[in-house]
Amino acid sequence: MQEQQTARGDAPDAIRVEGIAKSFGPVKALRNINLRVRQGEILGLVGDNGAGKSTLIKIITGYIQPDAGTIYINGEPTRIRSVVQARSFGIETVYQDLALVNELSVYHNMFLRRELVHRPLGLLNNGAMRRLAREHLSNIGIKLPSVDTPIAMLSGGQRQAIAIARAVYSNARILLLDEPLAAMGAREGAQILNLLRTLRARGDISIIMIAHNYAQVLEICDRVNLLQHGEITFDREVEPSLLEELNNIVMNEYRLGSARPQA
Ligand SMILES: Nc1ncnc2c1ncn2[C@@H]1O[C@H](COP(=O)(O)OP(=O)(O)OP(=O)(O)O)[C@@H](O)[C@H]1O
Repeated sequence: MQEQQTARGDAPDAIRVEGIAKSFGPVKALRNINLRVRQGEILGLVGDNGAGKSTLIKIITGYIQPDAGTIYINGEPTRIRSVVQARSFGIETVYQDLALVNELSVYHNMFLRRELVHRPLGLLNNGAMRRLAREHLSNIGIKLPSVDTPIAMLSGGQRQAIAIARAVYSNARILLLDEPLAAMGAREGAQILNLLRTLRARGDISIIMIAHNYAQVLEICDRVNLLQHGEITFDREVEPSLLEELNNIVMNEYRLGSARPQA
């Protein structure tokens, strides 16, 4: 693991944001955010409710525009004007609702809104979608009894895995995961952590993972950024002492009465 981290330490930034700010009326949701994710790295983005995590993710995915700041993708300053444009840069997001259709099979969900069709009739090419879904899931180590199973019959962990697999299949280079381990039991959580390890081993996907559980973040992430009241106050490589440090920061904040800066 240490060796991998050293290698990533030399890796170029897949995405870097500089000076990002965003207000909603009087609320300063983000103030001068600087953040970077190296190629092949998993960055944990942690912070209390209302710290600004979702706002930052929405800016990176082109869902909303920042008031100030620049986003660099592979070193190039880039304006991300829409979700569609973000996708064209290889930015994919898996939100907590997963955006899967429960009634449809695993393979239909894998190809949702980009179904393969037989030309020239335009009929669904179920055979090809089934085969490619099976291959892709197997390549990234996701085991399911059948890709024909409706999503509704899968566990929470399996659904999360399918949503991530779907994003990766769309050629994601920068994958944003909103609480991928939320509300999961230990076994399901471990499956997702294994999937993230498999993706990291590929080296071509960079991941930003929002999470509340510090222990899980430290288990999987290479680096952690802490957002507090719209500012990144902590940017550190993962090491064993970090859990205590993060807990101390949060305890201090509570002790100080959560003195949020005024807008
Ligand atoms: N569309 C909006 N209009 C007004 N205020 C907003 C809007 N979106 C976010 N905010 C405010 O911006 C701040 C940051 O919110 P954000 O949702 O980014 O935090 P978060 O860290 O994702 O929180 P959580 O962990 O609860 O999802 C909060 O004070 C929130 O109320």
